[in-house]
This record gives sequence, C-alpha cells and structure tokens, in this order.
Amino acid sequence: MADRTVYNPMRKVAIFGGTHGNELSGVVLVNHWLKHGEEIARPDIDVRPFITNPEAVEKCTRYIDTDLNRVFDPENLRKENKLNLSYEVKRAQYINSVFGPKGSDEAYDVILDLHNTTAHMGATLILENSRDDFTIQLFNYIKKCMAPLTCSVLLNEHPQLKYATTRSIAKHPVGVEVGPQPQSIIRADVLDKMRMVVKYALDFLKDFNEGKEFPPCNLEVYKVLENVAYPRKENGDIAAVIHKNLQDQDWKELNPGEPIFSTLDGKTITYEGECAVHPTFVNEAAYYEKNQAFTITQKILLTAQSVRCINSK
Ligand SMILES: CC(=O)N[C@@H](CC(=O)O)C(=O)O
Ligand SMILES: [Zn+2]
Repeated sequence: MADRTVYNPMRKVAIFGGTHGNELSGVVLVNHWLKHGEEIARPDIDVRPFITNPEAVEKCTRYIDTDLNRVFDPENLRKENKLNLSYEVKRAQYINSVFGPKGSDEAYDVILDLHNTTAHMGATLILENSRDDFTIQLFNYIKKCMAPLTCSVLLNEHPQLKYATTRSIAKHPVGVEVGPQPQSIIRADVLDKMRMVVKYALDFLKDFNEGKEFPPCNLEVYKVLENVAYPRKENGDIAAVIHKNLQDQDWKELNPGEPIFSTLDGKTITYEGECAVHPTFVNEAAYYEKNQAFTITQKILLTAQSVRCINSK
C-alpha cells in the first residue's frame, strides 16, 4: 500500500523579494504585488509579499553590512546587544519575529524567496531538505507546469556548504533563482519566468488546501557537491577566468579532462574530478567575493510519498 503524508492546510505564505537588493526581478514583483495583490491572492491563504532588505534595495546593492541570506542561524537570531549588530542581523531578527520563529509551530508554512543569478541557469528551484515530501511535490508540480521551459531543482543540504537562508524560517522553504540577469537590471524574459513559478506555486497550494491528493512522484534534482574556487595569484588577484566552453553551460554535463578555466597567460585548466558532474552558478557575479567560480552538482532522483491535506474544508 502506498504511504501518504498528511499536513495541515498551508494558510500562511510569504513571497520575499529584495533579500539581495540588486536582484531586481523579485524586488519589482514584490513591490507590484504590495500595491496590486489580486494576482497572488488565493482563497483562504494569507499570501504576504514582503521586501526583506529595504536598505539594500534602496541602494541597489546585495547587502549593507553582511549577506542577509547567510545569517538565519540560531546564534545570529539570538544575539543581543542591538547596538553592535550589523544591519542585516537586526533585520534577520525582525524578519524571524514576523515570519518565524524558525523551527516553531507559529512559523510561516511556505516562503518563496525570489532571487536572480547572473549565471545561465534558467528557472531554478532551490530545495533545502531531501525528505520534505511536501516541497518535493510542490517542485514537481511547478516543473510540470513550466514545461516546455526547463525548471531545474538545486538541492543544497551539504553539511559544510549549506547556509542559513532567509526562507529557512518557514516550515517549507522555497528558493526561486532565475537567470541569466545582470545585477541591477531587469530582463523581461527572466521576470516572466519568475512570475510563472510564483503563480504555479500558489496554484498548487490552493489545490492542496482544497483536498487534492498528489500521488507519489520522482523528482530529478542536482545535489550540491562542491564549490570550485578561482585560481588566484599570490597577491590574491584572479589568475584565470571561466573557460569559454564552460560559460553559460549551467546544468550540462562536465567530464574529467574538459576545460574549466583559461589562465591570463593562455593556458587551459581542465576539470580533474573522478566522474562527470553538472556545474551550476557558473560565473555568478555575487560569488567573486566568496571566491566561488562555480558549483558542481550530481544529478539524483528523489522520491516523495503522496501528500494531502488533513482538515480540508
Ligand atoms: C546569486 C544568489 O544570490 N544566490 C543565492 C542562492 C540561494 O538563495 O540559496 C544566494 O547565494 O544566497
Ligand atoms: Zn540572491
């Protein structure tokens, strides 16, 4: 007999934009929905659009003092002595008080956190927990609705590389990452894809709350294995750039021996891993300061039990 997971209805849903103030699709969509909420309204769901880092949005920069999307860990959320805290840690504590507290029953059910990447990733959903059947079912639904457009799923639950995201205060965190889009500009194609993802996510939640059962499913995901750093000179300067054969090839197979960097003196550096991988976040602008040239992932299949809602009316 197939197992089924039951949940309470998902009534508290937030859509976050401006977690990074220079990723403008989420900023303009959330600002639009704050004035015109009809598009995101669904029966019996409180859907709340919210700008998470207003100072960074104002200055059109990723962050003011520190990356907001890294500070939702218990230690930062607990810190006292408000005078010495960075703007983003104070903001994280406030966001956690409104939409969390993280890990509690009162926390929001679902948070869609809207991001852009300069990498050629297309529409991407970011999953934080491979055992969260509800979110796997949600992603499977969105992916099917997006077809023939691709919608890839990135799974980040790497013990060292996972970070404490803004969305992680929700019971079911959903990262939405759409590219390629340069920082501080808006591309219509990217905006449309993000808008479609949000629409399908909300449609799923409506169907789910109305009692629709979603049968068991398989979901193809790209699991984070490692971040690859830029080769640097002794003085810290970048010594090589992403090779032209790797540029814009996010999600494509990369085999051992294939080029990944070109050095400034004209040499090619090849991938020397053991087996084929799938790079992503290739040449992401925001990751130069984190010294990440790209992330390598492995394609795996997740399965989810059927899900349905308990007290649907
Ligand atoms: C380019 C970018 O900002 N990416 C996001 C990914 C995520 O939301 O997990 C970040 O590094 O926070
Ligand atoms: Zn971002």
